[in-house]
Amino acid sequence: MTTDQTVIVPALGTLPAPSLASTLHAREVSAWFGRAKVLDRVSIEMPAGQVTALIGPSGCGKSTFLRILNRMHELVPGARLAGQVLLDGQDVYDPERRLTEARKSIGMVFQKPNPFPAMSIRENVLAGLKITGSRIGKDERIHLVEESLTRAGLWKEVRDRLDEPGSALSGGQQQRLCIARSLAVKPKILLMDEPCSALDPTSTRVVEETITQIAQDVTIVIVTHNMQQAARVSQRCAFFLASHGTPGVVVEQGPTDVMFDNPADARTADYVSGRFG
Ligand SMILES: Nc1ncnc2c1ncn2[C@@H]1O[C@H](COP(=O)(O)OP(=O)(O)OP(=O)(O)O)[C@@H](O)[C@H]1O
Repeated sequence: MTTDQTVIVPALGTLPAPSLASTLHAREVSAWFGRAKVLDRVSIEMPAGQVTALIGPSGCGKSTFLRILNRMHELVPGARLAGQVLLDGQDVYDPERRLTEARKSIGMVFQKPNPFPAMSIRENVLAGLKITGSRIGKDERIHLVEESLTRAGLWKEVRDRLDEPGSALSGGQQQRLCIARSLAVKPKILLMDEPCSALDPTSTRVVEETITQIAQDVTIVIVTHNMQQAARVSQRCAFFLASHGTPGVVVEQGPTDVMFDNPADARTADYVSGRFG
């Protein structure tokens, strides 16, 4: 896990909100595992076409919050939640909406690259279509593979080896393959849970460039322990904290440059400058 918390790079300017991207809004979200409450009334607006970084010390509920956004939390036995998650104003947890609909609209990239090892690069990119039940023709598939790999910044490196197994790629390439796999189902939102923590600095930079590129038409929410990374890739930040066995809360949120250069709360200042956490 990256612990470098020296802030030297200013946040990128706010990107314009493009038409394809969507806004995600968490309202008063609380979460429990069994009887243990781990999040308390977290409200965060994640604007269209921007990168929102979730930061905070280990165990304060960032990953749990992220998994609530695409309905993965409910898969854990004994897990509960309260509050609302709105995708462009529509409740993601509306009983009328199918679970696959939420998963299709809200993709996820995990800490450790997880391509399907027995599948080729091409099959990996298309794998999400099967899971979401989407059917497309051969020409569309060819186009989608190229488009998704291009958006993930991987096309030039793999265009001549699409039939090789995904596991033959480097760690950084595998993570970009996973990003391509998520993009192939045309999500409105992409959730990323420490997507670079298993990567070397060079691969990390390439994935960060990819994040900046795709954020122009996909809204991104990223959990990161790397404060430099939060400053480099995000336009907004939310700082989570759980003190002395209490559930995680959001102490402060706002534009990344304000959170890093002029935070309102002393605890935010201490965390982003590496004085604790
Ligand atoms: N499946 C689970 N069952 C029970 N408790 C869990 C489970 N997953 C997480 N927790 C607990 O919920 C709290 C929040 O965990 P979570 O992983 O969301 O925090 P985090 O901020 O993402 O931590 P890290 O930065 O270390 O990944 C912790 O106290 C953790 O022990």
